[in-house]
Amino acid sequence: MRPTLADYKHLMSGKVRDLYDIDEHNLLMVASDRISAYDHVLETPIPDKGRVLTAMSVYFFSELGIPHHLAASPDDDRIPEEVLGRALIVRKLDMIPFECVARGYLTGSALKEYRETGSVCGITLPDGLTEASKLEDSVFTPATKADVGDHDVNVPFSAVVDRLGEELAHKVREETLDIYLRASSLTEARGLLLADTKFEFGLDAAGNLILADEVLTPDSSRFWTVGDYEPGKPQPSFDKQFVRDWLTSSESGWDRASDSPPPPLPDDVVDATRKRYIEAYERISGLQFDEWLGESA
Ligand SMILES: Nc1ncnc(-c2cnn(Cc3cccc(F)c3)c2)c1Cl
Repeated sequence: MRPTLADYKHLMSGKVRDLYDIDEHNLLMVASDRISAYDHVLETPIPDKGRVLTAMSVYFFSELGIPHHLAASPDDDRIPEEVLGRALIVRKLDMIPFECVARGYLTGSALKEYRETGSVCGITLPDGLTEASKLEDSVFTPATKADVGDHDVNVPFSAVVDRLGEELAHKVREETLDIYLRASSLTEARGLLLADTKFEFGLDAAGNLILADEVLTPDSSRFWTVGDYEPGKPQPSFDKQFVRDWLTSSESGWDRASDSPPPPLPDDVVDATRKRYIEAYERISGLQFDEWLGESA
């Protein structure tokens, strides 16, 4: 008989995820079907999004072959039925207080900073780069975690050194870039460009660096389609573009510049987005999503 979520103490909520306390050494990390766009968490869920992104993290944790925080099988008896397939038991770590971002392409906050300063996180980049330019060498662009609703703040590597010390700061940067390079060559071979990704690390009781949180999901990464890649303009998001296009179309009646919440999504946009998440998982992992745990929505 599985426990229910009510048996666990709720610790915190992210925009689309929740964290519960299981016992002295373990947490339950739950991914919801919520989706965010334009800094709003939409009222319309994407069925199976939580299960697909959980399956993606599990795939990469097993594929990358580096120490990670999964503490039990995804079907462990301690996982409540209602979240089976979209929840993982992870061991409690002393989390490193930085978003460890690796970028192979210039976009988002890094592009904004580059246009203002010619650099990102104190790293001077070549002149003449533009939206979605491929970077000659991928870069580590750490950020301090923002409160819910705020954007992360990019910081120079020296801030990581000041907080973690030289040795650990260098190890975090090295691990971040190594995982990014290995993951991006894996995904590119399957037709998807990993433009950038965000990792979180923690330390275990012995002081070992452990890969934590979610890894290489469309919520922690930007995925573009290799065939459509064309620098000089914003690239379509592999998973969120249908949602973004509809929300900014006249059909939605929504004004992005206003503070009003986005309207509910039409069924066809929800279904097309669900299919994109499943496609991303199946193309990257080579596995069938209908063989993943839990009940399809
Ligand atoms: N293994 C760990 N040990 C200690 N803390 C964490 C931890 C804390 N915060 N987060 C981010 C987050 C993940 C999901 C749902 C949220 F609400 C927030 C992760 C982890 Cl993963």
